[in-house]
Amino acid sequence: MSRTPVINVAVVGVGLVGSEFISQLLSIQSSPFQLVSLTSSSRTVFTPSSPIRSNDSWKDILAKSTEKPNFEILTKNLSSLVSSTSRVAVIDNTSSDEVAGHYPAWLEAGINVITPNKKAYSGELGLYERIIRASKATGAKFLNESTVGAGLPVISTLKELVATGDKIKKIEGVFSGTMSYIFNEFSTGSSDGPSFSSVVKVAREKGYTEPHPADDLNGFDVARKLTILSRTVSLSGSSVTTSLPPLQSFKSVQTASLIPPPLEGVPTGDEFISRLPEFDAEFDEKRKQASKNNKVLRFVGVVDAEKGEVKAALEEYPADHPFATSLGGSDNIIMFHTERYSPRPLIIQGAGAGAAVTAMGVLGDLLKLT
Ligand SMILES: NC(=O)C1=CN([C@@H]2O[C@H](COP(=O)(O)OP(=O)(O)OC[C@H]3O[C@@H](n4cnc5c(N)ncnc54)[C@H](OP(=O)(O)O)[C@@H]3O)[C@@H](O)[C@H]2O)C=CC1
Ligand SMILES: N[C@@H](CC=O)C(=O)O
Ligand code: NA
Repeated sequence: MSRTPVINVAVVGVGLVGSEFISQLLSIQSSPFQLVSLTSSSRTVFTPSSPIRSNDSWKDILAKSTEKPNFEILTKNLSSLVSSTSRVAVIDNTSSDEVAGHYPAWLEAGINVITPNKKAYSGELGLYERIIRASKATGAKFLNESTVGAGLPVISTLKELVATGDKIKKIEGVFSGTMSYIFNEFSTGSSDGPSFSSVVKVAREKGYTEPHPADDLNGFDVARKLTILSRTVSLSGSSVTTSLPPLQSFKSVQTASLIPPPLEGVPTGDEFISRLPEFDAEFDEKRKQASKNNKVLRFVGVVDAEKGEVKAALEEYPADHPFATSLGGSDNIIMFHTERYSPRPLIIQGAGAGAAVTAMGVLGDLLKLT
């Protein structure tokens, strides 16, 4: 009788999402997964002979390790576990470019890569192409559902639309949990309300923002998500034609930043948050102007496959538009306008940031390996 292969899991990055992922992973009953390695930015453990089973002990185990992270050694160690009865998945829960740079090597070694980290899929096109080539060569999977809309089924839906021959016309929506929360709270249609900086501070405390909130407010996080969606269409290998160019990187997206120029390049998130109140009056003025037009402010992204255009900007929407009426908290809303879903789009909506929903999307990808 053939045995179900064990899937050895190595977690890199044990912050907000990483810790929650471990907790969800270790709660699975009769699990096919073995947690064999943990890596933080300062320590690592590799323990295949005694996999980590308890949510109470992993922090201690990692804290007691004297091993420093070394991705070449980790790759060798994990490669040694790949066999016909044992598979391996690296879960990258960092936002690190360095870690993302290792995906091709992992995939070439037959190691599956699962991540909410947007860096590899929205960075230089060359890295993305190496990832696709390596995955095709070995059959190891790269899965990235939580890179767009956190746990919402955005990437899987788009892949299925494309794979079944639908033609994507336009994808538009609110793609940032942070921006959604900020403008749902800040711009309700009224001409006044809480200060912009106070709302950003709370978004950070709720765990919606990137490690540095400027990475959300400069629009780059949305630009990265739009790049991932655009590439999922343009590089899918589908026979359905699209005018979308394969974007060279997220920097090719037309993006309107919300960072006040004097705060460009502020090195830490803490300093950024402490200086943001200096610019509250400017944001207050934008809110007043929108309210005068009976509109609200929303930060939206568009991938227009017919015009070949990808852009992200703060826009005014009428107070009765779905972007104004149906969003709350960190909700994302994503509308797919396709040949089949026309004239009414396919709409996906729900929490688009936060540890629990993001980790769920990551674990959902891992379960796809079984
Ligand atoms: N939070 C959310 O709602 C969502 C997050 N994501 C993505 O999930 C990822 C994680 O986000 P989140 O958990 O919120 O961020 P955190 O900052 O809480 O966690 C990131 C962790 O990665 C660690 N890290 C950084 N570099 C390395 C490295 N080279 N090796 C090992 N560990 C490293 C950091 O360690 P240290 O602190 O020691 O530097 C930190 O603990 C990001 O890519 C983010 O974009 C996606 C969707 C939603
Ligand atoms: N900072 C991001 C987190 C998810 O990608 C967001 O706010 O959407
Ligand atoms: Na998703």
